[in-house]
Amino acid sequence: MNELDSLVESAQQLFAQAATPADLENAKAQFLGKSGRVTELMKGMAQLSVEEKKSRGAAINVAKQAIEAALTARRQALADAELQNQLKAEALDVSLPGRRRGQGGLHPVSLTLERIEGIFASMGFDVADGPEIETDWFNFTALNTPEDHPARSMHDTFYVEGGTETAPNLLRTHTSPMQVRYAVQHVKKHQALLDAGQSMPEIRVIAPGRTYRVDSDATHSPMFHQCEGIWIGENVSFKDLKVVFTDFCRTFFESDDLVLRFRPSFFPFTEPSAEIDIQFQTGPLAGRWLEVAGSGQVHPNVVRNMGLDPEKYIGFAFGMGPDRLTMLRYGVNDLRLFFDGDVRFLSQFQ
Ligand SMILES: CNC(=O)COc1cccc(Nc2cc(Cl)ccn2)c1
Repeated sequence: MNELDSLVESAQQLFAQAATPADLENAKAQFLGKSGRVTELMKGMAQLSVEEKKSRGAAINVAKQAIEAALTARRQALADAELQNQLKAEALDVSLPGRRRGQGGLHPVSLTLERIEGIFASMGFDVADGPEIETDWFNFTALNTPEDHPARSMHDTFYVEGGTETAPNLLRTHTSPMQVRYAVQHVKKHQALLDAGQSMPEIRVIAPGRTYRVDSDATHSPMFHQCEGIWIGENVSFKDLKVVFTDFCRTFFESDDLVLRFRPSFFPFTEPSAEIDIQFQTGPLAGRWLEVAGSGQVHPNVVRNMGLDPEKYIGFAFGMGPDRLTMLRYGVNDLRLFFDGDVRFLSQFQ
């Protein structure tokens, strides 16, 4: 075999060993580059005669074309191999079943709010909704809260820009303002009856919703939920509160032997006031007194601010924390879990 044939053969072997396009380019340079072996041969023709140059040049050219052909073939082979690897890596098995989207569900606190609303609706209570940004008057003054009461301070209440004495200027700290709005509307609606000295339909309403206080730890969140209720008429007493609230708790907690305790307390908007504790007789919480609500007889000033005569109209009110009830019902011990938006936690309540 002559020198040119073995040159072509060694180029073919080197190209065949090139595993990547970069290796192939290096191998190509050894033959066809500026200092490649083919280029050297062409330079070596300088001192030949014109006749010898013609035949030598033609022979070298044949070898060069053979090397280029081998180079092109190897390039194509590498490209094909790369494409096959890509197709294998990105292969999609279309026969697989489609990826199902998760089944959505209600937030545990929403489940609790719906449950509370259903129970009180079954006892003839209406459900009121209203603004979360409130005025001083509805959130504090109408509820007999003194001007210098600490609850009004910026340490406890979120105030918003641009408010005035009558325009909304704070985030409501409880849902009581909704109760007052509802009662004022109710009285207006039945003013003719009242003016004629007749009885108006009783006010029986709950007001669930978001409330805001400047507070944050394992059992307090700046945004939390509250559900309040009032029942006002000509002859509504503390006894009615005990019956209604006992019935509510036993239904909500699905526990017929649950016991209630009313503990004297103070709120500006009720007199007398009482905290309500419950005690389970069975289960993991049996025997412990658990505070679930505040309550009391609606203060005469509040009845008056609703547009009613406190000598004639009387009733009770209560306020409970649905977040806390949810924690009790499901055994959750950190309130913040409800508001972190972690689907792993929330999906347990579907
Ligand atoms: C979690 N809530 C608590 O500890 C305390 O809530 C309470 C207690 C007593 C009464 C009320 N609401 C109320 C509403 C009106 Cl319109 C008039 C009088 N009172 C809320």
